[in-house]
Amino acid sequence: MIAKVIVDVPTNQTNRPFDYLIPEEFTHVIDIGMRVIVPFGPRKILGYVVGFEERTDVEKVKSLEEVLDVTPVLTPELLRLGKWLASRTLSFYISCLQVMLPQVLKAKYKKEIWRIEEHLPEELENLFQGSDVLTSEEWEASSFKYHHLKKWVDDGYLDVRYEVKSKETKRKITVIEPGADPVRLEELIAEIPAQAKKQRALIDFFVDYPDPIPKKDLLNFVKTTDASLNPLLKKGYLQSYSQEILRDPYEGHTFTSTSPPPLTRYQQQAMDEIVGSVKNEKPDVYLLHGVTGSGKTEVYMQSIQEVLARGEEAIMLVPEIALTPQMVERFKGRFGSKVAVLHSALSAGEKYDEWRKIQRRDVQVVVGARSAIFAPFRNLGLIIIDEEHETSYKQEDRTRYHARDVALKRASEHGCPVVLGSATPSLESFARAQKGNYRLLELPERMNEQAMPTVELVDMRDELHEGNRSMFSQSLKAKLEERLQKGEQSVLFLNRRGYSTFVMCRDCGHVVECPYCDISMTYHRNQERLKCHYCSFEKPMPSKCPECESKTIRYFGTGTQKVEEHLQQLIPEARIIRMDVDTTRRKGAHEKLLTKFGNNEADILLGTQMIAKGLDFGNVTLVGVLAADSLLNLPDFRASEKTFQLLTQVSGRAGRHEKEGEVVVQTYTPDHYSIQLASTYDFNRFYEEEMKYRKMFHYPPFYYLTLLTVSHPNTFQAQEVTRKIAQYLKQNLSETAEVLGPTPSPLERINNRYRYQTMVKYKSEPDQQKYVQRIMNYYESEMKEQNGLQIIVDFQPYQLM
Ligand SMILES: Nc1ncnc2c1ncn2[C@@H]1O[C@H](COP(=O)(O)OP(=O)(O)OP(=O)(O)O)[C@@H](O)[C@H]1O
Ligand SMILES: [Zn+2]
Ligand SMILES: [Zn+2]
Repeated sequence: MIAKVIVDVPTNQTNRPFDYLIPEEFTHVIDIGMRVIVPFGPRKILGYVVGFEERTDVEKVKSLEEVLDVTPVLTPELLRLGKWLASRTLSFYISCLQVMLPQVLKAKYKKEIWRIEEHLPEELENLFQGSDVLTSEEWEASSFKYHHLKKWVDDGYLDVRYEVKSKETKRKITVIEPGADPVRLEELIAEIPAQAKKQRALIDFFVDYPDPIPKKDLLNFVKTTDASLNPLLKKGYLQSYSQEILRDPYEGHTFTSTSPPPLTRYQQQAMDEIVGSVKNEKPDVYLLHGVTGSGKTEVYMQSIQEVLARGEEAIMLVPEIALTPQMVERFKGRFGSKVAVLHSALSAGEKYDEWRKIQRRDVQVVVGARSAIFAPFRNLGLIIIDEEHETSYKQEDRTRYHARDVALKRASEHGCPVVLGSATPSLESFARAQKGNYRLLELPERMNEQAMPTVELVDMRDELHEGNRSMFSQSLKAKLEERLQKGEQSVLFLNRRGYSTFVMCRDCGHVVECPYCDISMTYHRNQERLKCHYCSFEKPMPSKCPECESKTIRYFGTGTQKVEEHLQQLIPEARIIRMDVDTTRRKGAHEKLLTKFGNNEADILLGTQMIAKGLDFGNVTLVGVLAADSLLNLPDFRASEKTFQLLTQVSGRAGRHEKEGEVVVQTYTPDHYSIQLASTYDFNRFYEEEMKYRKMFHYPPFYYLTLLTVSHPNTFQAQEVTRKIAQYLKQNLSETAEVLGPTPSPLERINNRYRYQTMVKYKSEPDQQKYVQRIMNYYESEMKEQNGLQIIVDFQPYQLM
């Protein structure tokens, strides 16, 4: 019997299964979807079993070394999904399998330097000191370099071997229980000398509670130590074993359990449709369009409950940024231990444990960010994507998949429905709903018949003319003070992009840019340093202008920290909580700040994108948006759509319960349609307006896009390769496809690599994948060179930089 194995070597030549003999000892345990260690050239590497085959000509076939898993880590469905993903994104099969698994399951390699000759040259012998093997760390610590190593390997003294080290870590605890001997515990006690009180107490404990108990708890309870316990274990009166436990990231946390409230008429209609959907090969896709605060989350939860009652499982995706403690609270409160939570704030070990709960069927629901779409459930009854318009559902590096596409694929495998929910659906999804491909479900009203908050647009140019140079308009200031008096709360939102701090010379206007990237460097006040956010280059803040030597070089723009200072000066009595990357870096900080705000220990919550979504606080009656247009100026055809979505989301944080809400939007372009229409919550008009523009300029959803980005240290090379690629595509694609470029990318240089791009706009190009693959194959050897050519293909791109 032969195992077909996909090996962890992402290249074109190795993008197929390799054959390995299965040693006798593994024949009964090995299964499809398990990880194995296989010899590959000089190395031992990780692979995934994707099939078995009878073969007779096996003389030259190597045996696999080891089977790593007891239960498969990938289900047959996920293996098929990986294959599909590989062809859609033009990625290697191995990369697509790896993307579905938690980090800890992907092997880490240990490099070792082995002696293969008994007598080594003296200098080497000094290093090895009689041993046979050195770790790569020991080697690096020596004075020898790579070329020495290479020479000694060529001369036959040394060999370099890779040992695979599984990173998988399980947490184990020791559990104690009464011994196997069926003697009554009371009789055992009698045998223990009376002065050994603690030993007696330990046995006595089990008289009342004969169940196994963690050792730590037992010792704690009896108030004793190993010294008393060990003799009992030795005699066999008690016995111990170790048990794997899954870390619970929410350990020590109590969630108030909630029961489902009766649904409103609209909610009920939506839910009836969703759970009434019949198993179907072509899955029913619902677009749940509900204004902010209309109770979408409640519809999700009750639909999931229904699905669980049928013995099926559910995946609920939320954007990372919306996976706030509040959201977790709601799901844990409703589903308790039936739910696993997956998001980036968990440690690798915690993520692995949450994933294992899914794999072991300990849970039936997962709430998580993008990659939770790969949860290894076997009987999916529902997939929900909340805030479906969020571009973070598209993975932007390596395997460029969109979670929505994966959801539809998995749904068709399981025959279950998909719900896409949003207050501001993406144009792509809304267009599909208009065409009837998706079914549109609407929640047009807020809970409690609460009106949408009124929006005031403040033209910041007028403020300037009136002599107000502050970043807070008169109106916003007055309204903030009013809230303070009434004991109500406010949320202030600033878009991070618009508020980066750059350094400029006041005399000559010189802006300090990264020497390797075409981007201004960001000032970090705490360390008095400048950093490049693209390549991480950093340097000290200059004391004079590198151009004109003037000393008036200073930082401009506004960080959240600076806004906070201004605000504090403006309203000294305000209690402010600032939420940005700096204040939420530490684990649990995010949650602490929100709890504090929820307990009314602050008047104003000031923050970036991370406060725009999901927050549901009844006492928030004012939302302020400091610079609404900062997104509009991005070189992105979705700029208007993103602005509309963000403004709607942020505004939606006000007046969600009984108290009425109000919104102040500060802008320099109050007449822009996306700002105007967001201020009246007119999604349908926005959709119409934006669709005209998309149609005119041949953008999605009227056309599909493919973006090829070429980068090279040499600008001419980058341009030339892009030109050839564009030409090749023009010759081969159909006449209706438009091939644009080569043009320099919006970010022309990153990390000293020059970047050019070509964009394809098309309606239908069934062979496109094939042509792009040919391009990649053609340039493969050039792309292998260190610091050489790089080509990135992005089908349906969301980041155009
Ligand atoms: N049927 C119901 N009965 C009573 N309260 C409800 C009901 N449905 C939802 N709510 C409450 O109304 C508020 C808003 O609901 P929810 O957060 O589900 O809306 P949403 O549409 O998901 O909001 P957003 O998209 O703005 O985050 C919440 O406090 C929620 O607990
Ligand atoms: Zn200058
Ligand atoms: Zn840089």
